[in-house]
Amino acid sequence: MVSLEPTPALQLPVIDFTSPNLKPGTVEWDSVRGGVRRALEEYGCFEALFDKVPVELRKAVFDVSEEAFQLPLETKQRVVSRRKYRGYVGHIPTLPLFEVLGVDFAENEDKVNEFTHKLWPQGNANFSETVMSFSEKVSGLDFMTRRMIMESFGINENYIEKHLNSTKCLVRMMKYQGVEEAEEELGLETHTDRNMLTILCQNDVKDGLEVRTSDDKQWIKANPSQDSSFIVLGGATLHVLLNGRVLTGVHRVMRMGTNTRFSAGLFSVPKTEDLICAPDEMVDAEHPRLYKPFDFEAYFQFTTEGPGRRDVASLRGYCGL
Ligand SMILES: O=C(O)CCC(=O)C(=O)O
Ligand SMILES: [Fe+2]
Repeated sequence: MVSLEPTPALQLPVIDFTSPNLKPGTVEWDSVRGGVRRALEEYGCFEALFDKVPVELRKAVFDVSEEAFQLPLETKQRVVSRRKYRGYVGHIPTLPLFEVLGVDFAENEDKVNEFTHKLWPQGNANFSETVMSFSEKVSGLDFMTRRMIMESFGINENYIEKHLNSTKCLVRMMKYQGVEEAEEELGLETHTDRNMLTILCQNDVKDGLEVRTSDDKQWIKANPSQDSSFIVLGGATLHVLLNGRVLTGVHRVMRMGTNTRFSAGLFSVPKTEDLICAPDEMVDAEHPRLYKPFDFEAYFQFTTEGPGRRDVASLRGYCGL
Protein backbone atom coordinates (compact mmCIF):
# COMPACT_ATOMS: atom_id res chain seq x y z
CA MET A 1 0.00 0.00 0.00
CA VAL A 2 1.57 3.27 -1.05
CA SER A 3 1.47 6.04 1.55
CA LEU A 4 -0.31 9.20 0.45
CA GLU A 5 2.12 11.66 1.97
CA PRO A 6 5.64 12.11 0.65
CA THR A 7 8.33 10.89 3.04
CA PRO A 8 10.30 13.99 4.15
CA ALA A 9 13.67 12.25 4.59
CA LEU A 10 13.76 10.87 1.06
CA GLN A 11 15.59 12.64 -1.75
CA LEU A 12 16.19 11.94 -5.39
CA PRO A 13 19.80 11.31 -6.42
CA VAL A 14 21.46 14.57 -7.51
CA ILE A 15 23.82 14.38 -10.51
CA ASP A 16 26.14 17.24 -11.35
CA PHE A 17 26.54 17.94 -15.08
CA THR A 18 28.27 21.29 -14.59
CA SER A 19 31.91 20.18 -14.92
CA PRO A 20 33.53 22.05 -17.85
CA ASN A 21 35.38 18.82 -18.75
CA LEU A 22 32.29 16.72 -19.20
CA LYS A 23 33.25 15.10 -22.53
CA PRO A 24 33.05 11.43 -23.54
CA GLY A 25 36.22 9.60 -22.58
CA THR A 26 37.13 11.77 -19.57
CA VAL A 27 37.22 10.66 -15.93
CA GLU A 28 34.46 13.18 -15.15
CA TRP A 29 32.25 11.72 -17.87
CA ASP A 30 32.70 8.16 -16.59
CA SER A 31 31.88 9.21 -13.05
CA VAL A 32 28.70 11.09 -14.05
CA ARG A 33 27.76 8.18 -16.33
CA GLY A 34 27.95 5.80 -13.35
CA GLY A 35 25.61 8.08 -11.41
CA VAL A 36 23.14 8.24 -14.29
CA ARG A 37 23.12 4.45 -14.59
CA ARG A 38 22.50 3.90 -10.86
CA ALA A 39 19.79 6.56 -10.69
CA LEU A 40 17.90 5.21 -13.72
CA GLU A 41 18.22 1.63 -12.43
CA GLU A 42 17.04 2.46 -8.92
CA TYR A 43 14.62 5.38 -9.36
CA GLY A 44 13.97 5.90 -13.07
CA CYS A 45 14.63 9.52 -12.18
CA PHE A 46 17.18 12.00 -10.85
CA GLU A 47 17.82 15.66 -10.27
CA ALA A 48 20.36 17.09 -12.71
CA LEU A 49 22.45 20.16 -11.99
CA PHE A 50 22.83 21.64 -15.45
CA ASP A 51 24.04 25.19 -15.98
CA LYS A 52 23.67 25.50 -19.77
CA VAL A 53 20.19 27.00 -19.49
CA PRO A 54 20.54 30.64 -18.38
CA VAL A 55 18.23 31.75 -15.56
CA GLU A 56 16.79 34.40 -17.92
CA LEU A 57 15.80 31.72 -20.42
CA ARG A 58 14.04 29.71 -17.74
CA LYS A 59 12.18 32.83 -16.65
CA ALA A 60 11.35 33.65 -20.28
CA VAL A 61 9.77 30.19 -20.74
CA PHE A 62 7.40 30.76 -17.84
CA ASP A 63 6.65 34.30 -19.06
CA VAL A 64 5.76 33.14 -22.58
CA SER A 65 3.73 30.22 -21.28
CA GLU A 66 1.76 32.56 -19.01
CA GLU A 67 1.17 34.84 -22.01
CA ALA A 68 -0.05 31.88 -24.09
CA PHE A 69 -2.35 30.50 -21.39
CA GLN A 70 -3.92 33.96 -21.04
CA LEU A 71 -5.15 33.84 -24.65
CA PRO A 72 -8.91 33.24 -25.05
CA LEU A 73 -9.95 29.59 -25.00
CA GLU A 74 -11.09 29.79 -28.67
CA THR A 75 -7.57 30.86 -29.64
CA LYS A 76 -5.88 28.08 -27.68
CA GLN A 77 -8.28 25.63 -29.27
CA ARG A 78 -6.71 26.41 -32.66
CA VAL A 79 -3.82 24.18 -31.61
CA VAL A 80 -5.85 21.26 -30.26
CA SER A 81 -4.47 18.04 -31.74
CA ARG A 82 -5.73 14.49 -32.05
CA ARG A 83 -2.40 13.37 -30.57
CA LYS A 84 -2.93 14.57 -27.04
CA TYR A 85 0.72 14.97 -26.13
CA ARG A 86 0.97 17.93 -28.48
CA GLY A 87 -1.07 21.09 -28.94
CA TYR A 88 -3.52 22.40 -26.35
CA VAL A 89 -5.21 20.30 -23.69
CA GLY A 90 -7.30 21.93 -20.99
CA HIS A 91 -10.51 21.80 -19.01
CA ILE A 92 -10.36 18.04 -18.60
CA PRO A 93 -13.37 17.18 -16.41
CA THR A 94 -11.23 15.28 -13.87
CA LEU A 95 -8.51 17.97 -13.84
CA PRO A 96 -10.32 21.27 -14.36
CA LEU A 97 -7.40 23.42 -13.15
CA PHE A 98 -4.76 21.90 -15.45
CA GLU A 99 -3.79 23.14 -18.91
CA VAL A 100 -0.96 22.21 -21.22
CA LEU A 101 0.47 23.50 -24.48
CA GLY A 102 2.82 21.17 -26.33
CA VAL A 103 4.99 22.37 -29.21
CA ASP A 104 6.00 19.39 -31.31
CA PHE A 105 9.25 19.40 -33.34
CA ALA A 106 10.49 22.25 -31.16
CA GLU A 107 13.92 21.88 -32.79
CA ASN A 108 12.43 22.89 -36.16
CA GLU A 109 12.01 26.61 -36.81
CA ASP A 110 9.24 26.21 -39.40
CA LYS A 111 7.17 23.93 -37.16
CA VAL A 112 7.54 26.26 -34.18
CA ASN A 113 6.61 29.32 -36.25
CA GLU A 114 3.59 27.50 -37.62
CA PHE A 115 2.43 26.77 -34.06
CA THR A 116 3.09 30.37 -32.96
CA HIS A 117 1.15 31.79 -35.93
CA LYS A 118 -1.90 29.76 -35.02
CA LEU A 119 -1.93 31.40 -31.59
CA TRP A 120 -0.79 34.85 -32.76
CA PRO A 121 -1.62 35.37 -36.46
CA GLN A 122 0.37 38.64 -36.32
CA GLY A 123 3.40 36.63 -35.08
CA ASN A 124 5.19 36.44 -31.74
CA ALA A 125 8.92 36.13 -32.31
CA ASN A 126 9.65 36.09 -28.59
CA PHE A 127 7.48 32.99 -28.09
CA SER A 128 9.08 31.12 -30.99
CA GLU A 129 12.62 32.05 -30.03
CA THR A 130 12.12 31.18 -26.37
CA VAL A 131 10.64 27.76 -27.15
CA MET A 132 13.40 26.95 -29.63
CA SER A 133 16.16 28.13 -27.39
CA PHE A 134 14.80 26.14 -24.42
CA SER A 135 14.53 23.07 -26.63
CA GLU A 136 18.06 23.45 -27.94
CA LYS A 137 19.68 24.01 -24.56
CA VAL A 138 17.76 21.33 -22.62
CA SER A 139 18.35 18.86 -25.47
CA GLY A 140 22.02 19.04 -24.49
CA LEU A 141 21.11 17.34 -21.22
CA ASP A 142 18.73 14.89 -22.90
CA PHE A 143 21.39 13.80 -25.42
CA MET A 144 24.10 13.54 -22.80
CA THR A 145 21.93 11.44 -20.50
CA ARG A 146 20.88 9.05 -23.27
CA ARG A 147 24.44 8.75 -24.55
CA MET A 148 25.68 7.96 -21.05
CA ILE A 149 23.07 5.34 -20.22
CA MET A 150 23.56 3.57 -23.55
CA GLU A 151 27.36 3.68 -23.30
CA SER A 152 27.15 2.29 -19.78
CA PHE A 153 25.52 -0.86 -21.19
CA GLY A 154 28.21 -1.19 -23.89
CA ILE A 155 25.97 -0.18 -26.79
CA ASN A 156 28.12 0.74 -29.78
CA GLU A 157 28.72 4.30 -30.95
CA ASN A 158 27.01 3.90 -34.36
CA TYR A 159 23.85 2.67 -32.71
CA ILE A 160 23.90 5.53 -30.19
CA GLU A 161 24.31 8.17 -32.94
CA LYS A 162 21.47 6.66 -34.93
CA HIS A 163 19.31 6.46 -31.84
CA LEU A 164 19.92 10.11 -30.92
CA ASN A 165 18.86 11.14 -34.42
CA SER A 166 15.68 9.08 -34.21
CA THR A 167 13.89 11.38 -31.76
CA LYS A 168 12.26 14.78 -31.90
CA CYS A 169 11.80 17.38 -29.18
CA LEU A 170 8.44 18.17 -27.72
CA VAL A 171 8.34 21.21 -25.45
CA ARG A 172 5.38 21.10 -23.11
CA MET A 173 4.29 24.00 -20.93
CA MET A 174 2.00 23.16 -18.05
CA LYS A 175 -0.17 25.34 -15.83
CA TYR A 176 -1.82 24.25 -12.59
CA GLN A 177 -4.15 27.05 -11.52
CA GLY A 178 -4.04 27.90 -7.82
CA VAL A 179 -7.37 28.52 -6.12
CA GLU A 180 -8.55 30.17 -2.89
CA GLU A 181 -9.25 27.96 0.09
CA ALA A 182 -7.93 24.90 -1.68
CA GLU A 183 -6.56 21.97 0.21
CA GLU A 184 -3.59 20.19 -1.26
CA GLU A 185 -4.94 17.98 -3.99
CA LEU A 186 -3.92 16.03 -7.05
CA GLY A 187 -2.79 18.24 -9.95
CA LEU A 188 -1.89 15.37 -12.27
CA GLU A 189 -2.58 11.72 -11.56
CA THR A 190 0.11 9.08 -10.96
CA HIS A 191 1.68 7.96 -14.26
CA THR A 192 4.81 7.10 -16.16
CA ASP A 193 5.71 9.05 -19.29
CA ARG A 194 5.55 7.19 -22.60
CA ASN A 195 8.44 8.86 -24.44
CA MET A 196 12.22 8.35 -24.04
CA LEU A 197 13.27 10.93 -21.48
CA THR A 198 11.46 13.84 -19.87
CA ILE A 199 13.32 16.82 -18.43
CA LEU A 200 11.28 19.16 -16.24
CA CYS A 201 11.63 22.48 -14.48
CA GLN A 202 9.09 24.57 -12.62
CA ASN A 203 8.54 28.21 -11.70
CA ASP A 204 9.31 29.40 -8.19
CA VAL A 205 6.50 27.36 -6.64
CA LYS A 206 8.62 24.95 -4.62
CA ASP A 207 6.45 21.87 -4.35
CA GLY A 208 4.45 19.90 -6.81
CA LEU A 209 6.20 17.06 -8.55
CA GLU A 210 6.58 13.79 -6.62
CA VAL A 211 8.28 10.57 -7.69
CA ARG A 212 7.44 7.11 -6.32
CA THR A 213 10.12 4.83 -4.91
CA SER A 214 10.77 1.63 -6.85
CA ASP A 215 9.15 -0.52 -4.12
CA ASP A 216 5.99 1.52 -4.82
CA LYS A 217 5.68 2.32 -1.13
CA GLN A 218 6.75 5.94 -0.73
CA TRP A 219 6.70 9.29 -2.48
CA ILE A 220 9.74 11.53 -2.84
CA LYS A 221 9.26 15.26 -3.29
CA ALA A 222 11.16 16.18 -6.44
CA ASN A 223 11.96 19.68 -5.24
CA PRO A 224 14.89 21.12 -7.17
CA SER A 225 17.71 21.88 -4.76
CA GLN A 226 19.26 24.65 -6.91
CA ASP A 227 18.26 27.19 -9.55
CA SER A 228 20.13 25.18 -12.16
CA SER A 229 18.22 21.95 -11.37
CA PHE A 230 16.10 19.88 -13.72
CA ILE A 231 14.23 16.68 -12.95
CA VAL A 232 15.00 13.89 -15.45
CA LEU A 233 12.53 11.01 -15.79
CA GLY A 234 12.92 7.80 -17.79
CA GLY A 235 9.91 6.98 -19.97
CA ALA A 236 8.36 3.73 -21.19
CA THR A 237 10.10 3.89 -24.59
CA LEU A 238 13.56 4.07 -23.01
CA HIS A 239 12.59 1.21 -20.68
CA VAL A 240 11.63 -0.96 -23.67
CA LEU A 241 14.71 0.06 -25.68
CA LEU A 242 16.97 -0.93 -22.79
CA ASN A 243 15.15 -4.23 -22.23
CA GLY A 244 13.68 -3.21 -18.88
CA ARG A 245 17.14 -2.53 -17.40
CA VAL A 246 16.16 1.03 -16.40
CA LEU A 247 13.00 2.01 -14.56
CA THR A 248 10.30 4.36 -15.67
CA GLY A 249 9.93 7.17 -13.16
CA VAL A 250 6.44 6.93 -11.66
CA HIS A 251 5.29 10.45 -10.82
CA ARG A 252 2.38 12.72 -9.95
CA VAL A 253 1.85 16.42 -9.38
CA MET A 254 0.26 17.80 -6.22
CA ARG A 255 -1.42 21.17 -6.49
CA MET A 256 -0.84 23.36 -3.49
CA GLY A 257 -3.53 25.87 -2.50
CA THR A 258 -3.43 29.33 -3.98
CA ASN A 259 -0.11 29.19 -5.81
CA THR A 260 -0.36 28.78 -9.56
CA ARG A 261 2.33 26.40 -10.69
CA PHE A 262 3.93 26.57 -14.13
CA SER A 263 6.23 23.84 -15.31
CA ALA A 264 8.03 23.31 -18.59
CA GLY A 265 9.47 20.14 -19.99
CA LEU A 266 11.45 18.76 -22.85
CA PHE A 267 10.18 15.35 -23.95
CA SER A 268 12.27 13.30 -26.38
CA VAL A 269 9.85 11.33 -28.55
CA PRO A 270 10.51 8.79 -31.35
CA LYS A 271 10.00 10.53 -34.69
CA THR A 272 10.38 7.67 -37.11
CA GLU A 273 7.96 4.82 -37.61
CA ASP A 274 10.72 2.31 -36.88
CA LEU A 275 9.73 -0.11 -34.17
CA ILE A 276 11.60 0.17 -30.88
CA CYS A 277 13.56 -2.95 -30.13
CA ALA A 278 16.29 -3.56 -27.55
CA PRO A 279 19.74 -3.89 -29.22
CA ASP A 280 21.60 -7.18 -28.78
CA GLU A 281 23.91 -5.70 -26.12
CA MET A 282 20.91 -5.52 -23.79
CA VAL A 283 19.99 -9.17 -24.09
CA ASP A 284 21.85 -12.15 -22.58
CA ALA A 285 21.15 -15.29 -20.57
CA GLU A 286 20.64 -13.27 -17.42
CA HIS A 287 18.51 -10.67 -19.19
CA PRO A 288 16.19 -12.38 -21.66
CA ARG A 289 14.30 -10.18 -24.08
CA LEU A 290 11.25 -8.75 -22.28
CA TYR A 291 9.34 -6.90 -25.00
CA LYS A 292 8.11 -7.41 -28.53
CA PRO A 293 9.05 -4.70 -31.06
CA PHE A 294 7.22 -1.61 -29.89
CA ASP A 295 5.35 0.99 -31.92
CA PHE A 296 5.34 4.28 -30.00
CA GLU A 297 2.28 5.80 -31.70
CA ALA A 298 0.26 2.58 -31.27
CA TYR A 299 1.21 2.43 -27.59
CA PHE A 300 0.28 6.07 -27.23
CA GLN A 301 -3.10 5.27 -28.72
CA PHE A 302 -3.49 2.25 -26.41
CA THR A 303 -2.92 4.44 -23.33
CA THR A 304 -4.98 7.39 -24.57
CA GLU A 305 -8.08 6.03 -26.29
CA GLY A 306 -7.57 2.35 -25.54
CA PRO A 307 -7.73 0.54 -22.20
CA GLY A 308 -4.02 0.93 -21.36
CA ARG A 309 -2.93 2.51 -18.11
CA ARG A 310 0.29 4.47 -17.95
CA ASP A 311 2.26 2.02 -15.85
CA VAL A 312 4.70 -0.84 -16.37
CA ALA A 313 2.14 -3.58 -15.62
CA SER A 314 -0.02 -2.33 -18.45
CA LEU A 315 3.04 -1.96 -20.72
CA ARG A 316 3.96 -5.62 -20.03
CA GLY A 317 0.44 -6.71 -20.86
CA TYR A 318 0.62 -4.70 -24.08
CA CYS A 319 3.95 -5.83 -25.49
CA GLY A 320 5.59 -8.16 -22.97
CA LEU A 321 7.00 -11.49 -24.19
O1 LIG B 1 4.23 19.47 -14.26
C1 LIG B 1 5.10 18.63 -14.05
O2 LIG B 1 6.09 18.90 -13.36
C2 LIG B 1 4.97 17.24 -14.58
C3 LIG B 1 4.15 17.10 -15.81
C4 LIG B 1 4.07 15.68 -16.29
O3 LIG B 1 4.27 14.75 -15.55
C5 LIG B 1 3.77 15.38 -17.70
O4 LIG B 1 3.44 16.30 -18.45
O5 LIG B 1 3.87 14.21 -18.09
FE1 LIG C 1 4.68 12.98 -16.69
